[in-house]
Amino acid sequence: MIELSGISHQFIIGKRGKEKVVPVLHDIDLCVAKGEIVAIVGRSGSGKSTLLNLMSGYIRPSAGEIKVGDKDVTKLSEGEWADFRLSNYGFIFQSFQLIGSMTAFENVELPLVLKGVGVTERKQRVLKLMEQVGIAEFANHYPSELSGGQQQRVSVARSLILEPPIVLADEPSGSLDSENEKTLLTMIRQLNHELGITFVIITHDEQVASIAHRAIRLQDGKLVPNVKDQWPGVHMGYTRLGGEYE
Ligand SMILES: Nc1ncnc2c1ncn2[C@@H]1O[C@H](COP(=O)(O)OP(=O)(O)OP(=O)(O)O)[C@@H](O)[C@H]1O
Repeated sequence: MIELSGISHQFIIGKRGKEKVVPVLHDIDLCVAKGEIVAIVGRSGSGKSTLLNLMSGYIRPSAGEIKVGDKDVTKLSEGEWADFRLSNYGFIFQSFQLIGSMTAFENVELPLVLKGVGVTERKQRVLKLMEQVGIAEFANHYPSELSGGQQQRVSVARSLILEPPIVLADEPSGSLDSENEKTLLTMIRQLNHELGITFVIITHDEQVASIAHRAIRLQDGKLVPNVKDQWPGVHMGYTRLGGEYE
């Protein structure tokens, strides 16, 4: 589903003429299978967000290739990436990233507006999904009028409204208390199980990693092979053999 081959990335920072090269990712080979939940774990600064930004085209790799489905997306232009993201990816962020001047309904509706879906269909789809994630009663509330858990459910609904095959999540429960985290993780498992949505989740949290089929550890910009399982119940590994997650 998502295939990274020989991906390396370096940032160039500093003033013109005094630029400094900051190597972040080194020769990453990674395959995320359709229907898989993969957790990316690693210390702060190990390159997790950079990896997610590469998968979603917000940054371009310095070297290597990225395929999503059968499509080589490595060299898409910014406009092509924007269209590709809209059809293929949903996003969930730690900070929810809801638009404060829009109601919960309007936030969930926004991707449909961008896609050009008509108003009647939009209303039906948004209300149905908001009901499914248990936030229909807050449709007319603004984000500032909702709790963290409710805001995250709005953001989950927004990520799913275009029925993407892949959801990328960056510390999705990082701002939630343990009860709301549990609700979110159950929802992710259900969406994966019932709709076959593929999830790539960045996390520091053992609880979150434990719902993944596989956890991948990044260390200093490299994938760590054959790591010993440090978190009981979390299956570490980065290859997939014979239909089994290894
Ligand atoms: N736009 C950028 N320009 C320059 N350096 C960057 C940029 N984005 C990230 N970096 C550097 O790349 C390295 C990896 O950052 P990244 O955000 O991918 O790490 P992370 O594992 O997601 O960290 P965290 O868990 O703290 O979010 C860091 O050293 C960071 O300073």
